[in-house]
Amino acid sequence: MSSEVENVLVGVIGGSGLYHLDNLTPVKQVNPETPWGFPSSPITICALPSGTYVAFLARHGTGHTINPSAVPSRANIAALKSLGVRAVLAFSAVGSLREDIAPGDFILPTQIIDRTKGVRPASFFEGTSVVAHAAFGEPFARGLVAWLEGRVRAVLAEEGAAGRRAPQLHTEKCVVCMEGPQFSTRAESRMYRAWGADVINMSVLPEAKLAREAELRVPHAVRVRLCSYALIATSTDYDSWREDEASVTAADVFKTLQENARLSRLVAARVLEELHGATVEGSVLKEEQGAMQYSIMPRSEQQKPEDRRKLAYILPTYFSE
Ligand SMILES: CSC[C@H]1O[C@H](OP(=O)(O)O)[C@H](O)[C@@H]1O
Ligand SMILES: Nc1ncnc2[nH]cnc12
Repeated sequence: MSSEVENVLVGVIGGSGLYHLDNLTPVKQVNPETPWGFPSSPITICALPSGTYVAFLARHGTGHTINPSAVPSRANIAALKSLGVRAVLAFSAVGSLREDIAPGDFILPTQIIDRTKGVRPASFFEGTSVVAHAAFGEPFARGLVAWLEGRVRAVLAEEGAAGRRAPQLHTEKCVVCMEGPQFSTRAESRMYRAWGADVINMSVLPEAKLAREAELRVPHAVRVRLCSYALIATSTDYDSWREDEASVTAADVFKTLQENARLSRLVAARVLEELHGATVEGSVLKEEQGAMQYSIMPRSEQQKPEDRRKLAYILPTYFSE
């Protein structure tokens, strides 16, 4: 990468409706070919008003041409890491499984239930001779989620102060990730509620697992200490569990999508500068450093050199010769 765009520490993954950010100056587009192929779309490197760079990637492509099961999540995470990204803010449109989470509300989930069907490549180690079992009990970066909470709440409160409906922020929630692309049946929707899920989407996995595996570990020279991934979810609908209401359609989702995207851009604009600063300091977001250290099975003669070279793309600390 040219030195012009070095030091891109924060990456944003935009979901449905969020195909660009506001108030940022596009500097250049990059499209790194990773060992897992190309990302969903070229990544836009943008400058914040201070001149700080951030990377933006549209999960479904800029024209929303990639369905959730086909999102190249390995390439997306690997490409962001190759730019130097240490913290990923991922945005997602979700259905609500709870009465109190209204369309338009924001959610910072802390747990995930996996209802994908095994058709998405979900590990960088898949197909290699190296075995690793990443810890995933806490699927999101707790420190980053806690850091975001007050800041997102403040942005939403300003909406109320401006005379608009102030969306609520919900924390400590569980997102269930389904395969799609069809929405859930009523029975499934009720089952997810019984399981304790609060919101539903089709995108948080394997993205969150891959972010954990990629560890986004820090070059020793830089005092940045995180590989952090958090999901900022915005509710668009009540899915299909409400007995007296029609079950969700794409048209329902679209009704709220634009307004949610507007507020998501506002949140991004508000937090990115400070988040960049926090990554440089290493003050807030420490927990993922070295997360994979004890997850990779010990080196053996049977591990193929080409596999180790491939994995060095995302985990150079462990796989560089
Ligand atoms: C457009 S409705 C379903 C679609 O929307 C969400 O996408 P994203 O998470 O990228 O915002 C959901 O996960 C589905 O992929
Ligand atoms: N009801 C729903 N189910 C799955 N993904 C969604 N994204 C937005 N609404 C959704």
